[in-house]
Amino acid sequence: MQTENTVWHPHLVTKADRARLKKQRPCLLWYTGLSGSGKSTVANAVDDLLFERKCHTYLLDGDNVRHGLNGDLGFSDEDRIENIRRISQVSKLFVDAGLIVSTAFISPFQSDRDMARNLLDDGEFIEIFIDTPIEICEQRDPKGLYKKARAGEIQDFTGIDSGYDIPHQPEIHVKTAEQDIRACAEQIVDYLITNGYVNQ
Ligand SMILES: Nc1ncnc2c1ncn2[C@@H]1O[C@H](COP(=O)(O)OS(=O)(=O)O)[C@@H](OP(=O)(O)O)[C@H]1O
Ligand SMILES: Nc1ncnc2c1ncn2[C@@H]1O[C@H](COP(=O)(O)OP(=O)(O)O)[C@@H](O)[C@H]1O
Repeated sequence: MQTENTVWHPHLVTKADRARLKKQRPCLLWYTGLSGSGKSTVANAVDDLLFERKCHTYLLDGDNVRHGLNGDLGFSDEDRIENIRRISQVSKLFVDAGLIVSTAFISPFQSDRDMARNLLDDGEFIEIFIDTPIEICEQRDPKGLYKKARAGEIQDFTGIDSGYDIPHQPEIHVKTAEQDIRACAEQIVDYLITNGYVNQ
């Protein structure tokens, strides 16, 4: 989508300039997984480890963004697509600002995750599959939402009566049922160090 009669204005200070100043390689850590899989928990733990390493980061989290920017959207397929479209565009701006950005949204459709990937330059989009069996998510049920969905009090609930596409080829595959929160976070930070996004 492009608005008529507007012209893109090039900036004097570029993304590369901002990255050099911050001594890091800007990127987007795109967490995806079921409700209760551990997206927010792991993303927060990674953000904390990166902050300790003096990285410049920003975390966009599902529930929080739905309180503000996307407060007008629900959970139909169309609204989820629009949710991810807006988040992708906002994330692109934050990456352009030189930050290591994390997004923690269910983002159930592969086509939308691919759309977000294609907005960014090569190597900037890191898809992180928070892979937790639905039985475990349901046992955890940190917000009591599975209980409500099973009771028919919430419609279109991901994994119950709304779909989730398993990521095809995520850069990072995290199994939260097999390792603790700290180990999950370290797995991701190790990837960022090994691949030159942050310094050793
Ligand atoms: N119907 C239904 N399905 C799934 N999730 C629901 C629903 N209703 C409310 N919630 C709460 O909203 C959070 C998911 O929002 P997202 O923006 O991440 O969803 S999506 O990416 O647009 O699919 C999700 O947060 P997380 O549990 O952190 O994933 C829930 O707390
Ligand atoms: N290894 C783990 N990684 C992430 N979360 C875990 C792990 N083990 C247990 N949990 C718990 O699972 C729940 C995940 O909730 P949350 O992070 O809100 O998930 P999501 O953001 O995907 O909905 C939290 O209560 C967290 O403490």
